[in-house]
Amino acid sequence: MVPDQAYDGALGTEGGAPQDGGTPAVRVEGLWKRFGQQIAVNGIDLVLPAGKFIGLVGPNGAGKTTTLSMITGLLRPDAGRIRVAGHDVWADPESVAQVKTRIGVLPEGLRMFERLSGRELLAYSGRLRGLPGAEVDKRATQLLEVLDLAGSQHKLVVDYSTGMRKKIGLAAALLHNPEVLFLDEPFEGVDPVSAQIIRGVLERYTHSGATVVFSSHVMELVESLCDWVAVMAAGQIRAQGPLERVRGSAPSLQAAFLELVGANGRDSGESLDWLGGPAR
Ligand SMILES: Nc1ncnc2c1ncn2[C@@H]1O[C@H](COP(=O)(O)OP(=O)(O)OP(=O)(O)O)[C@@H](O)[C@H]1O
Repeated sequence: MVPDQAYDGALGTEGGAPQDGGTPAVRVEGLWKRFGQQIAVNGIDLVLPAGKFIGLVGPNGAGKTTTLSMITGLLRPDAGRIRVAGHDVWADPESVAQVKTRIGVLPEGLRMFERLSGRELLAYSGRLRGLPGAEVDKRATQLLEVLDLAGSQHKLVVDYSTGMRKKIGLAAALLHNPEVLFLDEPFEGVDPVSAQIIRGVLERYTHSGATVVFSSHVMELVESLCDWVAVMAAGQIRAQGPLERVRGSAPSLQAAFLELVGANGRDSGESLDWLGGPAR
């Protein structure tokens, strides 16, 4: 287990590139967000290198969605600075728009235009991104085929299953070939065959130099997919760095995670001595 900042290269030198070279995909400094009395994100620093498959993990309520929303220009921070591919996200309204052209987002809750068919949703997303119609058509056809949605392309999104919604959301996020892709729980509700296809698509995408940042609760998935991990708990970053360094000497990422978030030794149901006994 490696605590936060143990990876010396992560934050790099002042204002410069990280020690492994190049502009990071995401650089976050002193990021804060509170909702009333609840501090959701408690002054975090985060550096996510470009070209990596990155997992953002943490227990329920850790602050992952709030952090991703601020990084992707959906939620204004109370304090702090965020740069995506070197561009300051919140410097001015124009910079938010600039950053949005470089990123793809599969948001939590899959807010989409549900009265469009899958095909129409992709056409709309592509045109919104300024792609020519013929190119949008070509890419949409390929994505629908690869993601096994061709047969449902004319069905309304409102009638899609959870897994199908994830897949069409992913297709919409990928259509303009963004530099950085942010995915909130992309594999939730997705069947194993589709999960394998999504993995393939994302691996191909990162091998071409692009960056994937995704949040997940499934440690085995993060361990098998990611080469870089950030662990969040109670609004703070508990560890960040290459997967092997965050895992350290623990037998698995799951074991390292439980240690990092302080879940070891917590009552895991022993106090529920009435549960499973004779009904009363
Ligand atoms: N709009 C909001 N209004 C009030 N509180 C909020 C709001 N959004 C998030 N919070 C609070 O901020 C904290 C962090 O929430 P967040 O959704 O970022 O966590 P998370 O790590 O994504 O959790 P999960 O894994 O359960 O999705 C929680 O305590 C949550 O209740």
